[in-house]
Amino acid sequence: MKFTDRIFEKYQSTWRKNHEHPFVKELGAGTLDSNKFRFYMIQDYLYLIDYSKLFALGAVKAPNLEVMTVFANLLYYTMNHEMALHRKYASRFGITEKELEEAKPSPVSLAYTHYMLAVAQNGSIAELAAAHFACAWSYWEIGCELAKIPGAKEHELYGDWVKMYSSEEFGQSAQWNLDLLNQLAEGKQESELLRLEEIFLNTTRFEYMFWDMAYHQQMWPTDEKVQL
Ligand SMILES: Cc1ncc(CO)c(N)n1
Repeated sequence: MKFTDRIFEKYQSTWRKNHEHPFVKELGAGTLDSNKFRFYMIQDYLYLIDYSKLFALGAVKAPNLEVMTVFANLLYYTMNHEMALHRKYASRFGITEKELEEAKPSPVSLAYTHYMLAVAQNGSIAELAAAHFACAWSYWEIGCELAKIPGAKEHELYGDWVKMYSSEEFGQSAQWNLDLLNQLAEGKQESELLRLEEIFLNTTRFEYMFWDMAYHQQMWPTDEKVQL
């Protein structure tokens, strides 16, 4: 059994919670408050900067050129294609690239990216792959699910988001993530597989918290409500 089949079976209900979050539902229906989306887009840009660093670390830790190439491709794709979507949205919202890059992460963004990067720094290459798998695959599934909703891809504001995450190119990058994790998990002892499962579960939970953070535009509870 492939490692990814095993984790999907085991954590199905936590996994599906992401698809059911009101942010995702309203994004698909086109009814999402644009301020929530704007908040999300800024935080997600910051998230993707750290996510790219994870791929860079993957290239450093790669056991061979084949795996190194996959990480280099993921790094390239994220920085040049996925983040271009955010830059385009930012300009629609009147936010400059500099403002976007210099925005401050919310507590949940910070916790999520720091968790991923700590796993990437301290863990094995398989643990690193387990840390980014949920992110990529979850967006791919959500993108495809939303793309089936009539009119979702044509929505004036959210259409580009739906098109990006249901696109063939994004699907290919998600597939690289999945194949890589299965390849790196192969032949591992049960104790190591359980550690990979735990990382998958934690990042799946963080994905939910990220939607929730954006939906409630949650910054530090001790600060005044200021937003870029
Ligand atoms: C929080 C988050 N997870 C996953 C992705 C997909 O790359 C993204 N853009 N943002």
